[in-house]
Amino acid sequence: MRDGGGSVVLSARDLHRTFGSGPTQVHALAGVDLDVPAGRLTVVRGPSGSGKTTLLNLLGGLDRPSNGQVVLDDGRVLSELPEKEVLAVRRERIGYVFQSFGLVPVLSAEENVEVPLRLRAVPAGERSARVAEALEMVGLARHARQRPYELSGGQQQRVGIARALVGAPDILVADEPTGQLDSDTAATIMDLLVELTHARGIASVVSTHDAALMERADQVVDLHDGRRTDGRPAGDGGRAGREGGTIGG
Ligand SMILES: Nc1ncnc2c1ncn2[C@@H]1O[C@H](COP(=O)(O)OP(=O)(O)OP(=O)(O)O)[C@@H](O)[C@H]1O
Repeated sequence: MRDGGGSVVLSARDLHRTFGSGPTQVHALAGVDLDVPAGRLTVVRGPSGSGKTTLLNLLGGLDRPSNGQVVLDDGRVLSELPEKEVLAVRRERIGYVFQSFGLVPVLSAEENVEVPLRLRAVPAGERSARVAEALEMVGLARHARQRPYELSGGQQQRVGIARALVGAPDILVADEPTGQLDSDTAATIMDLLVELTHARGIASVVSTHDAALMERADQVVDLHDGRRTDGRPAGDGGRAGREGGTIGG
């Protein structure tokens, strides 16, 4: 069984990320500390350009910091591992959900969900069972054969979530997963993410602009100009949260 009790799975330590050099240099992150606990939904919010995507890319091993570290619960420093090891961690431990869904248009829902399992060379029989289970989990079992253009935006994002979770990752990184959805559909997708995060003990980190989605978070991180402004000291094990300072779930 997974640890659903809030132990820290991923930590950011004094993360800095600068882009460019000289007068055009941008400090996208300027010293961010963050603990991402198992079985909890951490929401990163902040205005456009505050560094949300930069932070999520670093946490998900898609980019490397200029300074500071991303540390895994097994003690390895993700941000300093050789590329091959980073790829292995990404494949085995991390699921990704994207704002624009990122589905392959010529593939059906089930074929899209199958992609990460093919990359891991999972045998065909096991693949189809796991794909069916993942589509069932997001309520799309009846739509398995449909292509993305035959699905609504909310359904496409459900396929995106099924694809992210089909490999049973223990970390989920979702950058503005509801950014292209109307507010009712966005709320349903956030509910699904919260439910799966809690039920499966996943350490989830989600960015959003949408204030209405904050109430679903177990921990809210405010970013402004690449710094945290939620007044939380580093290294408290993710216990601090939204206004009340508690973590739910
Ligand atoms: N590859 C890059 N090259 C140069 N500057 C970059 C790059 N990526 C991000 N930036 C800059 O870093 C800052 C933070 O960008 P980031 O995309 O992380 O913000 P964000 O909070 O995700 O914004 P949004 O809500 O608009 O997606 C911005 O000033 C952005 O222009």
